[in-house]
Amino acid sequence: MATDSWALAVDLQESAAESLSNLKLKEETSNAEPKEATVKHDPSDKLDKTAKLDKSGDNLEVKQDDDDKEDKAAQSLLNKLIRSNLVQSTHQVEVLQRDPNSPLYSVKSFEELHLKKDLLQGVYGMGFNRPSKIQETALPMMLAEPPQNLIAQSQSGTGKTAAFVLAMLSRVDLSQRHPQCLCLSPTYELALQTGQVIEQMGKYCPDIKLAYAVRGNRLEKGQKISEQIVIGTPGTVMDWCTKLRFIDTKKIKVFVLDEADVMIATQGHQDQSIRIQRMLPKDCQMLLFSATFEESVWKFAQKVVPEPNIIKLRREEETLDTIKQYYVLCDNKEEKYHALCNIYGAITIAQAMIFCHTRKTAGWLAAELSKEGHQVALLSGEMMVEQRAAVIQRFRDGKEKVLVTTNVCARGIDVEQVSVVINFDLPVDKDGNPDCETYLHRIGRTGRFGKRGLAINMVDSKYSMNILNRIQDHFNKRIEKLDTDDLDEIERIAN
Ligand SMILES: Nc1ncnc2c1ncn2[C@@H]1O[C@H](COP(=O)(O)OP(=O)(O)OP(=O)(O)O)[C@@H](O)[C@H]1O
Repeated sequence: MATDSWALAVDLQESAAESLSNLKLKEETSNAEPKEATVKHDPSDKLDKTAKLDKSGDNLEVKQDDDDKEDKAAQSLLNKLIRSNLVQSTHQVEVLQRDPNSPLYSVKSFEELHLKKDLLQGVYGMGFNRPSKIQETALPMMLAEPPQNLIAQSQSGTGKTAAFVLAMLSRVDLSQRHPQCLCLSPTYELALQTGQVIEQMGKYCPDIKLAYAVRGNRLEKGQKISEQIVIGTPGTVMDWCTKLRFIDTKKIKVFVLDEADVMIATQGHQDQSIRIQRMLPKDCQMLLFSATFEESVWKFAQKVVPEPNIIKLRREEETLDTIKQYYVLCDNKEEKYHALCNIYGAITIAQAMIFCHTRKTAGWLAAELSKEGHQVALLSGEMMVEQRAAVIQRFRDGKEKVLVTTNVCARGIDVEQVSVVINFDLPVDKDGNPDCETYLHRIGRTGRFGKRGLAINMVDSKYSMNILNRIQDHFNKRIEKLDTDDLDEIERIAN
């Protein structure tokens, strides 16, 4: 076995090269300030929706912040683009009421919410038959009179956006032609996505209008906005509220802060959100949503949402119980490839995902597999989020049978039909330690689906053997050795 880790070395080189090219990109971006594209209100079909994520910010923040935010924001956008339906949950919602003595309502149908007819039509028009788990409790709380504040956390895809969009739409007073609901999103792309949901759900409410406070949408100075709902990114919203005075903040009745965990990854956005919140009237309803709830999100949430009700829905846990795990000993990447071919030669694999540590390896492996006649899809870091979504969709549709990917690209992807996961490189964190969380995420299944799976780990050095052992110890689940030159043995593991 080789004693050093080529993957780590390549990765270090790659990340160094990447940060240089990123710096260049940032420079280019800042020099090339937009030349005042004048786009008015309904920009949904006029703004450039394919803009790359890293040009999204209102301000250019510290690079570290941007990378982190970009990663989270990209992941969130990818999730939205590839999601085909609601993520169901087997858990109960946990509710912490501001006033524990007030009754807690939960609804099983949208009718029970007594929505306006046009709005109910919009909800059904989207194909929603009944409220999702989080909506059952969150909607009556958000629609209650007098309005109540809410902090809600549940994993992506559980129906948070649809819930607050419904709350905003139902609170609009049509006799008033000024902004009444203000929603902050962390990035331009995410704001557009949520804007689309508002437009879709409000389809049968023609008098409700929506304005996008995002870069590129520049209005005449001194103008007041007549749209009742404004969605935007913190920097532009801040400008619209202060410098440009397009929005009278004292007239805002509902304030929504979406994707708080993504938002706070950028210090600037956090500060701007707090400053915007401070300009709102005391009786404005404040709503905050987040997919995760670490300490930093919680601290931020408490700053922007006074006296909140709190709703949490635990995420479905991933488990290794239904997974058979193996490792294969090799000397180098060519041998790993050879082992992979043997596995393919011995068993029928409906669909597989193969994880590599670096883009370079992923590209090389995809090319080699294609040469062998496999239908291969490649997810790579330089792809735009929309392109990644398209690749994942094709794979889901079964157009390709193998998906080769680096870790960053594949985070959050849930491809149920994948029967085999191959760690061509084991997951390690920045310091070269085993990344057990990622390992679980790559090969773990939610208990609910319960499908059996096969995970094969390629080990090519003492270093990676050590990583494997530590992963094994961490989960206290044995990873068996597999001899890929013994075809009978490979056949046996597939049964
Ligand atoms: N009550 C419902 N019935 C059926 N589908 C729903 C319902 N509510 C939402 N959906 C759909 O489920 C998907 C996820 O919903 P939504 O985007 O609101 O979740 P989310 O928790 O906000 O996710 P994210 O954190 O990624 O924004 C969407 O495709 C949405 O149209």
